[in-house]
Amino acid sequence: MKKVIIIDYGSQYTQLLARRVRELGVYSEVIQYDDTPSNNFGAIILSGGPKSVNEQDSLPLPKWVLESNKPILGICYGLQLLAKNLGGKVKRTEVAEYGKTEVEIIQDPIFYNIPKHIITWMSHGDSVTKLPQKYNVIAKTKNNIYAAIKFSNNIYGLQFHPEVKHTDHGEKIIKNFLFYIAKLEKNWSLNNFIDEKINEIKNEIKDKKAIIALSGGVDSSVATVLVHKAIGKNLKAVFVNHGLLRLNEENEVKKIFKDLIGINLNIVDSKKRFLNRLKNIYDPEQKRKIIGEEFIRVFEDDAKGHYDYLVQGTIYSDIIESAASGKNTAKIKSHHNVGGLPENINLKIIEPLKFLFKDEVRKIGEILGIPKHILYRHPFPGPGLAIRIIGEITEEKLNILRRADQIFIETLKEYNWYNKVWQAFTVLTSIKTVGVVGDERNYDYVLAIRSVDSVEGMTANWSKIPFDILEKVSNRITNEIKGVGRVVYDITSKPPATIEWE
Ligand SMILES: Nc1ncnc2c1ncn2[C@@H]1O[C@H](COP(=O)(O)OP(=O)(O)OP(=O)(O)O)[C@@H](O)[C@H]1O
Ligand SMILES: O=c1[nH]c(=O)c2[nH+]cn([C@@H]3O[C@H](COP(=O)(O)O)[C@@H](O)[C@H]3O)c2[nH]1
Ligand SMILES: NC(=O)CC[C@H](N)C(=O)O
Ligand SMILES: [Mg+2]
Repeated sequence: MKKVIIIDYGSQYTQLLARRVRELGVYSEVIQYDDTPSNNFGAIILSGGPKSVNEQDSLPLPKWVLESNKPILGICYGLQLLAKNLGGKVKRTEVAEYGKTEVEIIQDPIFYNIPKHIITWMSHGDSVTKLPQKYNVIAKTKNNIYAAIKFSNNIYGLQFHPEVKHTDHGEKIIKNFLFYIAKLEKNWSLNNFIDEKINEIKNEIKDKKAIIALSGGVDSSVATVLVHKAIGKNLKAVFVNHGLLRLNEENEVKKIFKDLIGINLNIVDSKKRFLNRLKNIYDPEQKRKIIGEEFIRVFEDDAKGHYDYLVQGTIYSDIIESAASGKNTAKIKSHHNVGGLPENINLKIIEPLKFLFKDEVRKIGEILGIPKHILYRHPFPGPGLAIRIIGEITEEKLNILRRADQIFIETLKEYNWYNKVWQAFTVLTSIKTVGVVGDERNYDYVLAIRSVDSVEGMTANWSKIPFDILEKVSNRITNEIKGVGRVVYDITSKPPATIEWE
């Protein structure tokens, strides 16, 4: 089965590209320009990127790309890179084009069945200004900028972004490239993915043993069932209680695990070890790094030389935000299982879901027959309550937050709102404010409630929860929990905020 290799030059849209290709039935994987591609690929797509191809430290076109003789589609920076490498010139032109831009198309197989005038989404300051005669300009903008260039029968570049929904017929253009130019077969689905992954894992682990880091969350539950299908009893699940869990989490996980498969589950009590290391730590990135490292050390201790592999439920959004997706992608925060990992690790890490988004992972879970109550749990971050307590973590604050979280979630369920939102939780700020209770002055913490709607966690909007539910949550929290004097609702989307506060 031929896949598409996408080389990531740091575009905001690289992940979207990967998805669009998969949605069209062709498997795609994102790699970095200095990675070695696996052999079985049928086409290459070069993503956009923030740099100019003329900058000294801009990311280059690896030699194997043109040498492979495979069909290539360059997008924005990708187009400019192709032009530069094939004898053309790229310049910072007077006109920059951002946003909706009309493009006039000249007939070509890549534009099969596409109208002559379309609106495209542009985001560029540089443009291709000169080309050797043999290359055809197959689309132009009103500003006379080259919007599409045909370098050969199977090498194309687009200045606009076909992967974003704002480009008319964008999906059709990608489809034409995949099926008419690259002549790939539509043969990928999540079903194939499961079979392929199971084979891949079998071949890699063979008769060795693996630990799966099971949190009871969606991703690791799906990874557990998948890897169990591949290596059966050679898989052991390990759940870490780091003391940063929600109320009753350990019991919930035991229940979930029972519903999953009957393999060994080892619950490791590591509360002391995590909480000791987090004493006096205020900085969010430092918290994340400490937690990432401690997790690995716990798994290594548990493996004690009997296990060679560690399976994690890492998904694509964890990688993007940790800036591990590309050298030119900005780091937002270190997810404990990616950017927060220590340098030296004694276990080989396997991440079967790392190229997928949450909604794709849920679909795989459904195919694998995992019960809905597991698949549709709200995500819960590995670092747990540590990144929901702003500033130093103390037992007192953990207790407050646990109870507040419980009240919020319980109320959402009571009003049938739990499944209407993507993720909901509470955050304990370290700010205290003045209140009045029973005619007395009160000076207690501000607690925030946060609930968001999202598809894959990369962007999110705050949930429009009815006021009477919010009122009930606020009343219960201030009445039932000593230490909270005020409740606020977070009405910020992502971007500019992130979902978690740290
Ligand atoms: N308490 C834990 N014990 C063991 N492994 C954990 C724990 N928390 C997180 N992990 C590991 O870290 C990975 C990433 O955590 P993350 O929260 O993103 O995924 P998840 O918990 O599987 O799913 P969800 O996003 O739905 O919470 C998990 O898939 C799991 O492998
Ligand atoms: O396992 C995890 N380890 C982490 O370090 C981590 N940080 C954020 N998250 C979860 O990722 C999603 C996006 O969150 P942010 O908008 O806060 O980055 C949300 O669902 C967050 O709960 C994490 N999950
Ligand atoms: N979106 C892009 O790939 C932009 C490419 C390049 N940085 C430009 O401004 O033209
Ligand atoms: Mg989780």
